Amino acid sequence: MESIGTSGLTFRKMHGAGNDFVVIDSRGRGAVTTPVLARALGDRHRGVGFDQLAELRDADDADLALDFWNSDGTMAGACGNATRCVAALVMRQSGQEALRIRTARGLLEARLEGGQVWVNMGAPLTDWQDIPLSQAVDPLHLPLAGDPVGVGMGNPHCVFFVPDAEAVALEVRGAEVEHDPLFPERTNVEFVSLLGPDHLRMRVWERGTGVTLACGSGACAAAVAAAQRGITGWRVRLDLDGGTLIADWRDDGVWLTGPVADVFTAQIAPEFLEAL
Ligand SMILES: N[C@H](CCC[C@H](N)C(=O)O)C(=O)O
Repeated sequence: MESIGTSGLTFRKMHGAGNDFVVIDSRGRGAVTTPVLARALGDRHRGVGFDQLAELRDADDADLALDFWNSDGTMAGACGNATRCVAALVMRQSGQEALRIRTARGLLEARLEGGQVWVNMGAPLTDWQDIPLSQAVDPLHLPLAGDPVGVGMGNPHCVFFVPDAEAVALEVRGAEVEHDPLFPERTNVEFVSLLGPDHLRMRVWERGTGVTLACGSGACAAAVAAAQRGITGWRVRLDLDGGTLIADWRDDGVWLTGPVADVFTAQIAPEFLEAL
């Protein structure tokens, strides 16, 4: 990791509804994250630990660019909660109330409204090729036990509607579905039950990470699936293990908001980086 030099690597720890992130600001220099660094920092015993690592970069056509890494060293095309956290941070630093953020999923817009940061996660991808699925099947009724819905939010999601999300063996079912051959790029897996009108309970298994306390793109996917199935309207409240998110499917995309927290800033020791 010579590009970082001998001074170590500064990072910030943030979370959105308990979905936790290492945030590295590489604006003004080159990106530093590699699969090896992501896996090493993602180790909760020997590194820092995170659900995703988010790295900020300069962008020509946006206020910033953002890359997302899972703790297994793979990249994610979208991460709603990290996008919310970073948008809140950059708004606080710069005083801006609107941002354009370049991600693998496209250009995302973030807005400060009534003290809350909202992010437009883009239009859902509902064609089987775009989710992506490995076969031409109807994403609204995937051919898997439990009749789930497939939704792309720049990353794949498989949403199961169940009578009681608490009763699901999340670690077993999540891992099985993540690796089902129907998903050529694996998938994130959500188990969702209806608590009341436009009010959902959701538990999530994330591709490349495992059980997490919340997943923003998963919340958007669940809201889209619930609206498509006629279970809810377009705007829903989702109670996750780590807090409550709101997803609002509008004409221009699925908007997401919820709590964000800035926890601490610290430095990775040079010796740790040299040993990678
Ligand atoms: N926590 C993230 C999603 C991570 C998705 C990642 N596990 C993937 O490989 O797609 C969120 O708030 O949207």
